[in-house]
Amino acid sequence: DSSDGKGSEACLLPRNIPLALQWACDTDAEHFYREADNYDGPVRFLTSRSRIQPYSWTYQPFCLFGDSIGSSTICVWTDHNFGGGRGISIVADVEDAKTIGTSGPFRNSDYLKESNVPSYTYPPFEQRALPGKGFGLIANTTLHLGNRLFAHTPVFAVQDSRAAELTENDLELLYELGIKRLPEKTRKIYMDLHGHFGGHAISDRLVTNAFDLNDYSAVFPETSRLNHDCRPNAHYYFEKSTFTHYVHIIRTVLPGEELTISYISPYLNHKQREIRIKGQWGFKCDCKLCTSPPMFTKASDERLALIFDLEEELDDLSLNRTASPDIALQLISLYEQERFVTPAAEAYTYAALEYSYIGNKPMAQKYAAKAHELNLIWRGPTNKYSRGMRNLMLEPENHPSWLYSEKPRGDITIHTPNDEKEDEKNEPMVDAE
Ligand SMILES: C[S@@+](CC[C@H](N)C(=O)[O-])C[C@H]1O[C@@H](n2cnc3c(N)ncnc32)[C@H](O)[C@@H]1O
Repeated sequence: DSSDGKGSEACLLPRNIPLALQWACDTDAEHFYREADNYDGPVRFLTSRSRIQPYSWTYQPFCLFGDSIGSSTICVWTDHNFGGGRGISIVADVEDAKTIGTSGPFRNSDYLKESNVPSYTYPPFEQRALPGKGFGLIANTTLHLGNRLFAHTPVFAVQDSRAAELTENDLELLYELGIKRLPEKTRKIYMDLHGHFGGHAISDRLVTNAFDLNDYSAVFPETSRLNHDCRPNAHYYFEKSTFTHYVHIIRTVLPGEELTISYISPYLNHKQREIRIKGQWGFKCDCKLCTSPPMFTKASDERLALIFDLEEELDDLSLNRTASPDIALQLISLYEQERFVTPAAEAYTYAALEYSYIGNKPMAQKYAAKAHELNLIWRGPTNKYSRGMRNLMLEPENHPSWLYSEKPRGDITIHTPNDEKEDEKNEPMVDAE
């Protein structure tokens, strides 16, 4: 156990230790720190190997300390082997780095078999400059519901709650080292990304391109090239076990069409969408839904309000509930009118549950199958709600919702899609193992 003294001590670490524990000599970080001469905060290096094991980080972490080592310490963690060798830098506290660094995708490269694929010889899209939007991806062939566009790991991630405790100067110092330590090719991929707001180049790319992953802002450079549409033709989900964004086509796309994802919740009305897009992303949404004549945006807003009311009615599992399968069928129709393709998994889930509550097996199975099919590209196959609908489809009688209307209330728990939205807000980015 060496002291937690100056960075030069890191160069004394034995170089013949197993690769997984070998850190590059940290002179770059030390040099970097000295260069940042306007920085006068408490900076030290974590040189104690025993504190870091068994992480597989490529470099010794560079940390800014609070009063004591532990909760108020935030560091840059870089792994060059991650993601099929393209690497990742993470700005996070020691506790989270331990959870992440010892999770499957960081420990075992088999976890990443499916990540960073497909690497196309002839991609089904081209990157083109689009007036007023920077670049975007344009389909060059016909694509269909369920086609996988790509699956990639992030190259940079920042723990938001910790970042919020730092000054801008401190954060920029950590960001600069994080990007500097990435493999050269990956650094270039990051720096080539679009910056919308100007100012510090790395921070600008982060705010312009990061996806929200439960207390992390993470940059997935491929997904980031997709521009926004409120009713998009592609959708991504994040899979914790592989640390990967999976992006699928959600409706037929013809050659020449721009590939898009939605940056916001599909349930927001016209005004809410305008505020959210402008406030968070800095541009005015010009998608077909937002620019249609007022009578159409008004009709859409009314449908969205009705969807909200019907879901509330369907969520009510009390003895005097008023919901029925008919209400769920009305919900499906509203989702269709709103061009909610994959979110329709929610409406099908409600219908499957309603039929299951009254013991109608064929109809429960029919809608559970529809929900399951869409869930595979909406939430991903391992999501617990996707698995729930699969179970209802295969064995309705064993699902907690089966014949619920004949059971005394309060003795079982049924998860409806709205529980899921709450759950997701509280889920950590990786499961502790
Ligand atoms: C994640 S990036 C998308 C890819 C980016 N256009 C590029 O060149 O790499 C987000 C930025 O793209 C632009 N953008 C995305 N969707 C847009 C849209 N619907 N209308 C105008 N600009 C858009 C905005 O500048 C936004 O800050």
